[in-house]
Amino acid sequence: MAKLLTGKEVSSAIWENLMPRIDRLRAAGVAPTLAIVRVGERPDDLSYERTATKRADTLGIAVRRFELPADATQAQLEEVVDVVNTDEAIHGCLLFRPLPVAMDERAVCDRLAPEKDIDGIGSASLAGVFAATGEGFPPATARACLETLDFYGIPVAGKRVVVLGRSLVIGRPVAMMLLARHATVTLAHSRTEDAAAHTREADIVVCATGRARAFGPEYFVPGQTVLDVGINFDDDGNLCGDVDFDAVEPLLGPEGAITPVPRGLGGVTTSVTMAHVVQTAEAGQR
Ligand SMILES: Nc1nc(=O)c2c([nH]1)NC[C@@H]1CN(c3ccc(C(=O)N[C@@H](CCC(=O)O)C(=O)O)cc3)C=[N+]21
Repeated sequence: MAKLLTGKEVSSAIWENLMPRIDRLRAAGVAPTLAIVRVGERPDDLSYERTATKRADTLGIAVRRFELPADATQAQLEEVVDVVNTDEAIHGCLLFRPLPVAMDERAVCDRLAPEKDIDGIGSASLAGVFAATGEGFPPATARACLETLDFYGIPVAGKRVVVLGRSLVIGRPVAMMLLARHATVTLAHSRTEDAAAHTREADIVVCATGRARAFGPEYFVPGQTVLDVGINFDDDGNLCGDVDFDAVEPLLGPEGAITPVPRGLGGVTTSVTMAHVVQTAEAGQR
């Protein structure tokens, strides 16, 4: 019943913009190249890697994959980051998070050269997002949320937005980006009392907790826009979002809108990542 905000159309618009730019780079002898660094085999990392590799192939972006076992040491990972940093043929790096708990994630993220930080994981990139200076790249997923709202013509300025989840990967940066676009933003999280009372008052709800189908009908009212950032795998191994889609989608009504999982924000995230790689490759030419 609700409008489905599928990612494909948003992605297509991004590709249309990228294809001639990639052609120009290649004609100038530059092969835009993305490094993907993965530690272990988390299913959400593998899902992203599959989509990103396929997308890069069709667009003509080269991918260099660096894979480490789940029990790799921080020193081993830092060695890989150093290789990425010094290889001039690599334009951007996607380092999957979260890293194994034994690692100092902040230290690893900050080791990545800021000009190759196309997923906004380093402190310098995050500072750009939080201070809204326009410097550095925002996390691709956060930007995918805004690209999707813009593509479907859903207004943000002056609207009440509740973001569920306060991670540095998505919750906090997307909240800052929405704030920069003049939304009234509430960040709710695991310690929020009666989070559903907050979300029911919102125009837009961003679900970013990474808990499979955690948000049911009690969180929503008709007419809302729901962005489901979750990439979870349920007990049967099926990919699902943070929203209990089957129960929530009909409730939103004809004025409401929701991103599905899969085929929603995941694909847009991948396209945004490719756009960031092209941008750094172009910057290297100047
Ligand atoms: N630094 C960092 N940034 C991330 O953005 C990040 C990360 N680490 N770690 C892993 C999670 C997961 N993630 C996905 C993005 C797209 C799809 C995607 O496109 N999925 C397809 C489905 C593909 C399939 O069928 O497996 C879809 O939703 O339609 C999946 C997963 C980004 N993450």
